[in-house]
Amino acid sequence: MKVNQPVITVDGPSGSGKGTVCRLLANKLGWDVLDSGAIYRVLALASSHHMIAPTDEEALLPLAANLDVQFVVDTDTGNGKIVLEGEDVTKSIRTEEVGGVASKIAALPSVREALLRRQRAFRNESGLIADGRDMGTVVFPDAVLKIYLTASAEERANRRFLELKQRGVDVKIDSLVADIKARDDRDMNRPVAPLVPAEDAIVIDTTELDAKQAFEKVVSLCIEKNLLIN
Ligand SMILES: Nc1ncnc2c1ncn2[C@@H]1O[C@H](COP(=O)(O)OP(=O)(O)OP(=O)(O)O)[C@@H](O)[C@H]1O
Ligand SMILES: Nc1ccn([C@H]2C[C@H](O)[C@@H](COP(=O)(O)O)O2)c(=O)n1
Repeated sequence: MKVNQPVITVDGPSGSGKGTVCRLLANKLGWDVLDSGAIYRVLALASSHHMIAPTDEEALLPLAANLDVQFVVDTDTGNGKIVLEGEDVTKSIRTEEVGGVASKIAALPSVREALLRRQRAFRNESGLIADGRDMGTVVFPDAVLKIYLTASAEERANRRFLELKQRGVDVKIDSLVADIKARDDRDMNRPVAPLVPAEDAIVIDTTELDAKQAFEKVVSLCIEKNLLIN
């Protein structure tokens, strides 16, 4: 019988620092990362390529079930690369607009169901760190450690503002706060797999923590669970 490899789940709202913590932890543990948000973003981009509305569940279901996406390593840079229908979409899925469409599509129950197996297939030879909204509640309920990262909407919007400014994107902080609150509302209040901490998740509020401090908290939880030696 195949033994399931250990999974650590990191769920939480947009900008809470999930991706940052997951990358650092994967490096420390030598485990793989599942960026489940990237899968929803790729589907959002594919839907716009195919001119399918984010509410058209009937048309989105076959697109989700047969999504032609590969997560590969770029041989030139050694970094991860996401290829949709033969096109490198690593950067283009990261816009606020694509994130918003992904959140709308993610509210559709049949779409979520169609993406479940693809997400679980990331559980491979090494351990897995799974980043998302329903990793601990739905996708990997047997995870050895479940973390729920959060922070105030204002702090998360400010982080996004700094990130976009660094990329040369001009945005207003007020509109980022409004977008983040709208996304939270959709992700937390959908009927299927809403964003909530799993009953056995450990909640870390990072509002007053920098990325290094948040990571250190997660590392100490891994040590407590014997996933890491001090
Ligand atoms: N604790 C922190 N304090 C300040 N900035 C942080 C912290 N954690 C992450 N950041 C920065 O905030 C931004 C968002 O972080 P990150 O992408 O890790 O969040 P996320 O939860 O994965 O967001 P999303 O769900 O939208 O992908 C990044 O620019 C990152 O460098
Ligand atoms: N497990 C997941 C991951 C993501 N989503 C949806 C909801 C998010 O707003 C959107 C984009 O995710 P991000 O890349 O910002 O983490 O995708 C979800 O419903 N479930």
